[in-house]
Amino acid sequence: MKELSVAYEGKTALQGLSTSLPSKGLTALIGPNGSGKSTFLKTLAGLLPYSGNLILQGRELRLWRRPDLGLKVGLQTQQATFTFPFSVCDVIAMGRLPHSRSFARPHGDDVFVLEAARAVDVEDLLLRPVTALSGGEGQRVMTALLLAQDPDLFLLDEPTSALDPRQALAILALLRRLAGRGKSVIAAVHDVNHALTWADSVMALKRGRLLFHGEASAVAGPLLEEVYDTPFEAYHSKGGQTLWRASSLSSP
Ligand SMILES: Nc1ncnc2c1ncn2[C@@H]1O[C@H](COP(=O)(O)OP(=O)(O)OP(=O)(O)O)[C@@H](O)[C@H]1O
Repeated sequence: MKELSVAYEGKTALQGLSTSLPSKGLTALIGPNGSGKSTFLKTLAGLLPYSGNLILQGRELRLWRRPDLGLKVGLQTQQATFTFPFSVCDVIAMGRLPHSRSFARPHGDDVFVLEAARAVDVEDLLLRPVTALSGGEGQRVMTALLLAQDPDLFLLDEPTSALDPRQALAILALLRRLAGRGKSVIAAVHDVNHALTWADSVMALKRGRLLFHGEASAVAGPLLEEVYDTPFEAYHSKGGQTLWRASSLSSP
């Protein structure tokens, strides 16, 4: 991407982003509230008009036909809000729509749906209406929909925000496996230690600008302090890995 900028009704949300995203691997997208993470992911998914250049697989993103883009890029948005009581099975199967020429579900798609449901631990919920799920269950169903879509570029906006610690780690491990299978995965996360532990690279946004894009191993306290405008202190995991926590500007 080169000089990528996005504005909402004239108000800039992303400004002059220039970088290259890897064709495979897990990238964590970090930044304070309002820094532009969701805007960036929606733009990559082709949902927002932009200025500058955004090249996907050799072609400017705005020139892609939507049905073709659906095979290449998938987005899990920040909130799973279900209005209609479709079954979990039917919602996950919606991920297969870009692969189909009609609304009829091809027979072989059941395998994708079942595998996706198993991968996020919702196979026991397949017949449940999505309007009758907990927040974390609903979030995992939306991850399953993305898995069923099976795009080249997976975009996930805070996919673990509603999950308990065990489920969150399971989803992070799943994203790593996708990256290991040659997919490009970009996930916005607020837990910087999740970013540093699980991702290959980190992109940090601040006020709509790209502050950093590099290897996760290069991220340390001073950068985090610059990104979040708050002090960070280091601590160590049992395995000896350096982790970071925001330390209060004033003690409790
Ligand atoms: N639909 C919209 N219309 C107008 N302004 C918007 C819209 N969506 C987002 N914004 C603004 O664009 C900026 C970036 O918002 P965005 O949602 O991308 O941030 P974010 O980094 O994802 O934040 P968070 O961590 O809180 O989810 C913010 O100033 C926000 O108020």
